[in-house]
Amino acid sequence: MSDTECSYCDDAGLRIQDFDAAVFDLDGVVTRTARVHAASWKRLFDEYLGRRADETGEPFQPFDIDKDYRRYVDGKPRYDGVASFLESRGIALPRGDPSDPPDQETVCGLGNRKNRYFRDSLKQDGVEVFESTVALIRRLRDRGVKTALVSSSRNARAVLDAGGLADLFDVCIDGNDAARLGLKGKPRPDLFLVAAERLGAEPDRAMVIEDAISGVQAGRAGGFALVVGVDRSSQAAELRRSGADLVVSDLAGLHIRTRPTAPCQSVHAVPRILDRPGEIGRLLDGKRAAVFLDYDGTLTPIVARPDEAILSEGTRAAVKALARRCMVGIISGRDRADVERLVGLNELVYAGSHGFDISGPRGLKVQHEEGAGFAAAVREAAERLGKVLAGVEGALVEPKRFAIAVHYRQVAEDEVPTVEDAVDRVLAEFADLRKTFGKKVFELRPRFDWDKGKAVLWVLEALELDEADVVPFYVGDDTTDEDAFAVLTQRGVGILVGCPARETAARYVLDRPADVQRFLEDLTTVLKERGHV
Ligand SMILES: O=P(O)(O)OC[C@H]1O[C@H](O[C@H]2O[C@H](CO)[C@@H](O)[C@H](O)[C@H]2O)[C@H](O)[C@@H](O)[C@@H]1O
Repeated sequence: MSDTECSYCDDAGLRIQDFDAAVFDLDGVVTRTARVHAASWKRLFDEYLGRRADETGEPFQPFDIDKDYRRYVDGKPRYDGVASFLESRGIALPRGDPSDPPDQETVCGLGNRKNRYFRDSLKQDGVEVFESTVALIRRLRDRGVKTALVSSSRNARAVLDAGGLADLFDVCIDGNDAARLGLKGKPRPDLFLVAAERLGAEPDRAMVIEDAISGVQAGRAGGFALVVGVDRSSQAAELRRSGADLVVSDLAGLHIRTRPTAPCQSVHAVPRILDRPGEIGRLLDGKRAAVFLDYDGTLTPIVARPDEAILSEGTRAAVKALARRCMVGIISGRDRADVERLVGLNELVYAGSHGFDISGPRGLKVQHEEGAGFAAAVREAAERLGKVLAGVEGALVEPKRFAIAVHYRQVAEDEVPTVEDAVDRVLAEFADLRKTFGKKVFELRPRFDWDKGKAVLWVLEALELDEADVVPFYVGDDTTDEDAFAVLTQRGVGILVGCPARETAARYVLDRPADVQRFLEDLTTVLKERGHV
């Protein structure tokens, strides 16, 4: 893959307008009920096996949650789970009938006793909820996406009530519905399809969120537009193999763009501004300019390590000359102090951490810290990442005030998934942060609706450049720069550097950072000719 390509679309490219509905599995996605189930099974079988050992003199071998729960019981209908585990211990009991009382020594009787223990524990201890999932469901609902809960469990409604979650879903399909309607369980897609139908959504406009292999298979088999696998137990590869389009270790890691996106076109259809003599003058049309520049990949070529991205004297001189004629702002993913030092021109406005941290020269009175409330989470997450990635050769953690970059440019290709897994694990601990992607870099940024585009608009307003006689230019190369191109489609000029294989909202391209310097010089000449000082 070349440096100008990006294997990921920022935020995985998910757009809210592509979905009418989202269907969530319960256990392991919305609630951590597996633990309550596992503890109830253990209580049932340890009691039963203990009594059997006393009666028969056989050695007592307790129920092992790690081994027995996963292998014989997890995900299966209740009575099948009992039968499967008993068979593994060579115990044969009559099946009995679902109406058997909980003290009857039949498969159904034991299953009913486990259910009593489960319900008791729900009442007594409540249920543990994944707050990041709840936050995602609320965000989706706020934006008009309908939500359904699908579970094979007959206890699903009791679990929702215990967690105070019932009003998060328009529709709930549980084990009782499945039995009543004769629906086949996962991996067959029946439950999901009925849920989508009841929400009035076509599967190709709906997403499925699942943590179980069989659930992911069901989502895929149902033809859903997106199947998200939630990896709670180190089975990311298997979830992907089973059909998950995306795997996250926690739904805090799933970001769905909620803004309408600007009209985009393939980068190959976008003209080179330098190929059009006189274009800059025509764009200005007698107006003033305000120029925003990204740093890495725009003012400097992409290099092996961030500390090697040194601004050339030629480009610095071009930026300096332009700043005498109009406002120039540097809008970077880097830490603000870092990019200020690298550019080294006091007269500019600087926005660091992707626009979360903005400051300008005293005379310009620009100071804005949109990310301030997230500083502690960012600091802690950076420390954790430093520790968990210490052993991965080439991985580089770059802490910033309001974001963290984890670089894998120097990491062996087969070790990159290890880096991403570590990032996902740390991310799962910080509900306030979200993951984004750039050129061979994963970034953790505040989970807050702010980006380079919003930073550009904020600076224009703060400097009273938000006027009809000002043409804002934005020059950038990365996916995070698309937010700035998007806000300028109607009122300014976005210029993309390089030819990444993606769609862009930019109006022009420049092939490389050297062309950026030429563009800045040409723009300065036009402003000078027109007497802008
Ligand atoms: O918004 P930018 O100014 O373009 O910053 C984006 C990220 O740039 C830096 O990383 C990138 O450039 C490095 C040096 O060329 C390269 O080694 C790395 O692979 C690129 O991702 C910077 O280190 C990050 O903090 C910025 O977020």
